[in-house]
Amino acid sequence: MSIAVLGAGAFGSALAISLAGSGPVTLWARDLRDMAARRENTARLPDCPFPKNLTLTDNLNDIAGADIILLAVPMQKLRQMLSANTEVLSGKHLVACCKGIELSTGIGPVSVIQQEVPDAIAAILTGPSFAADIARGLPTALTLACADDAAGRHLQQALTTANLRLYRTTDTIGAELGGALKNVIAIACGAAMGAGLGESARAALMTRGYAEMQRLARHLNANPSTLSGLSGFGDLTLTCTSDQSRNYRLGLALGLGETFDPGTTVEGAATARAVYDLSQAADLDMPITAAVAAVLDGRQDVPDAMKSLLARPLKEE
Ligand SMILES: NC(=O)C1=CN([C@@H]2O[C@H](COP(=O)(O)OP(=O)(O)OC[C@H]3O[C@@H](n4cnc5c(N)ncnc54)[C@H](O)[C@@H]3O)[C@@H](O)[C@H]2O)C=CC1
Ligand SMILES: O=C(CO)COP(=O)(O)O
Repeated sequence: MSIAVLGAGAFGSALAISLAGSGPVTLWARDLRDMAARRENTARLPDCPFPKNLTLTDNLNDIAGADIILLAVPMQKLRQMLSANTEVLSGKHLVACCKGIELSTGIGPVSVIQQEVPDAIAAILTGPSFAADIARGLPTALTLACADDAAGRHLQQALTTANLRLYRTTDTIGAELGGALKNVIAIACGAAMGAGLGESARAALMTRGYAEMQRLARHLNANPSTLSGLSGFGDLTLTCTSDQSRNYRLGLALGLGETFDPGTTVEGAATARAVYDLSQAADLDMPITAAVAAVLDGRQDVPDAMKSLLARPLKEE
């Protein structure tokens, strides 16, 4: 069995470093820059040297022999990356490592894989984990979701390491939704904290945001217990409470009225818009997601968005 990682950003580099502790790993980057010479991804994951077992390449043919391929590119880039490389990817175990909902279609990464590479076995690896923590070998637990239980067991064994413990589920929709939606709620929490609205407001947004996550999950026939696991509740907790999170930091900047580097990968921004569209089409009540989409599009500022949330009709919890 051999493992490759496609996409050498912060997360792809971290996963490759971690997995190289157990065996050879090939990390493919479309642009190697100075990574090969420095044996480190200084731009996205500084101070985390590549171990000997990690082979770096910009030639996709070098991963042709891999049985398991982790896809660590941003959600909105996934389809394009798959469609450009279907020949190499066909028949493999393809594990999405991105979090989000595709803006143009309203579907998650597992469904995108199934559409673009139908003869691959599609899975997703998701849950609370910052790239730097994984690369440094800090203890982390994630969800591995694969509809084919036997393939899921194979992936769980192959991708678990001494410090990276994987739990398994066949509920790919639930796992996709948890990772995608928590980023939207993290933007809301960051915005509330940036605007000085306080810790109590953040706790309210996390809790009511979680209710929105469950509402959409029920509508899409996901298992509610998946949402209460690592990929949902676990990642919501991490992302809404840490300024290591880029989604949370974008929210902070919005709340403070500051600018934010547009080159930073912030998955919750496109996902907020995609989920808002889904909620409108399905007539689902998702007010926090709607508020985040409105603030991102400049239709509301943060204090007005909070006022609108507080002024909603009273209801049962
Ligand atoms: N950074 C983190 O702590 C974590 C990130 N993730 C997820 O991992 C995914 C990737 O995020 P990061 O690695 O952090 O982002 P990043 O911004 O550090 O890196 C993204 C990488 O994707 C590459 N890329 C973009 N389009 C591409 C294409 N068409 N073909 C090949 N490569 C392409 C870029 O060159 C860049 O190296 C996101 O969905 C994110 O939510 C998940 C858990 C933790
Ligand atoms: O998904 C993550 C933590 O689980 C990383 O969060 P950010 O993408 O907000 O940095």
